[in-house]
Amino acid sequence: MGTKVTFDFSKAAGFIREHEVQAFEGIADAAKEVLVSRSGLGSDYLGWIDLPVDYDKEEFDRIKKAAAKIQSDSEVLVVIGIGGSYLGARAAIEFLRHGFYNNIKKDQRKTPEIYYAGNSISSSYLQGLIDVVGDRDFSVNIISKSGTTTEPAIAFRVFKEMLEKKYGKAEAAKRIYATTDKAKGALKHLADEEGYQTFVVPDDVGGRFSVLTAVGLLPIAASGADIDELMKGAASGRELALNKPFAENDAMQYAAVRNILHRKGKSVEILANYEPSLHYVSEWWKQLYGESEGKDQKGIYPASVDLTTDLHSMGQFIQDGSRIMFETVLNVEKSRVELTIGEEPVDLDGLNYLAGKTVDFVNKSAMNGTILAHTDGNVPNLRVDIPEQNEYYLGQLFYFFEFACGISGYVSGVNPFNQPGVESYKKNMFALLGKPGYEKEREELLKRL
Ligand SMILES: O=P(O)(O)OC[C@H]1O[C@H](O)[C@H](O)[C@@H](O)[C@@H]1O
Repeated sequence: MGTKVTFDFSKAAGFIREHEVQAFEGIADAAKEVLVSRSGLGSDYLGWIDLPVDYDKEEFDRIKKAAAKIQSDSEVLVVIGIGGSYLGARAAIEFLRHGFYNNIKKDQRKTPEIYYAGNSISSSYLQGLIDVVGDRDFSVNIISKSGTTTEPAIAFRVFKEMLEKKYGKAEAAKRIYATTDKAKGALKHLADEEGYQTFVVPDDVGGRFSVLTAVGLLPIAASGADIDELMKGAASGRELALNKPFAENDAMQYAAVRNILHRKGKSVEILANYEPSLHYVSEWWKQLYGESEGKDQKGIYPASVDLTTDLHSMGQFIQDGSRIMFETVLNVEKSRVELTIGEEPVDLDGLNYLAGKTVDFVNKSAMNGTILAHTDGNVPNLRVDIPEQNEYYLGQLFYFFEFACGISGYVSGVNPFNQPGVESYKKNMFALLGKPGYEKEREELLKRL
């Protein structure tokens, strides 16, 4: 087992020659220089670079206190947010906590059930969650950097009303935690007006880079995970990313290799995991890379699969369909649990040859076999090795991907820190909803529907 998150592209040797990576050193170093000297596009949003060592300690303490209060007075925590105000917390909680976190008995878990809202506009989802909360004690963490995003704003109206009906306005206000801009936006104004405890999304940290701010930290702490260790891990990831030379710099090597493959015509990157608890790490990663690189008609399309599950569905395409992709496998080296396969007196299912072996041995064999099969099917396979599923390595992993993303975005000549493309659907939605100020657009759109 390794002692850090490590990038390994040795199995892609048939697709990338050693000198190609060496040749990329200058390009990657130049991109790093632009990033760390804060001289490139989007440099107002680089607060995440130093976040693991330079964060608001007083607020960090308040986060822990708020988490403890939620744990003591709530059976359920509803976390409301979308995109960067949602995926990091969920990725961390699922990665770190019990696989059936919400279903295990409260006396074993000692922390609230956690559900997510405001990540769609589905009325059945909202009603379903209202039913699940039922008449139990609950709290709400509303998270929105802008404070104006439609999905979380609607969900918040619903759960705010539910809280106020149950507890009265004053007590409800003590159960609402608002994570938003320090000064502006509708949510900040509402929070000040109603007296909610607030936490800050720093101006210079964009949503998809915000998991190590209160955005991620409050729900993660409420789940019982250790946020000190998470920050320590991220700080170690930062050290490695900032100080290791290119040849030993995992994040820079990953950025380089994916760009080399892109330039050879691989326009899709599939992030694959072999642990269901990593599903939301992939969702977080897709937003990180998709919003950062997919612009100006450029970028690698970030996709993901959960394996071995999807080997029985998407596996066909990866092995044998259009050769447009490479694959990056998230490999958890040491499984959290060892389960041994038993021996049957009569070997009807033919599995006795595995008796005494662990389920994880079978999983790793599936992984190693698949890496080679996909490689033989002309899908370059890269690997990110994660020693164990704990807070420290997750912090490192977050930083690894964030740093590589900044480098990679600059290498491909885009501003990795804006997302102008997401406004188009919003404009149309507001026009169709009849939002004041959108009258002309509304007329035009109605003609087209
Ligand atoms: O935190 P918020 O301002 O509510 O934004 C939530 C998300 O929605 C936006 O539309 C952006 O595309 C995302 O980058 C952002 O993370």
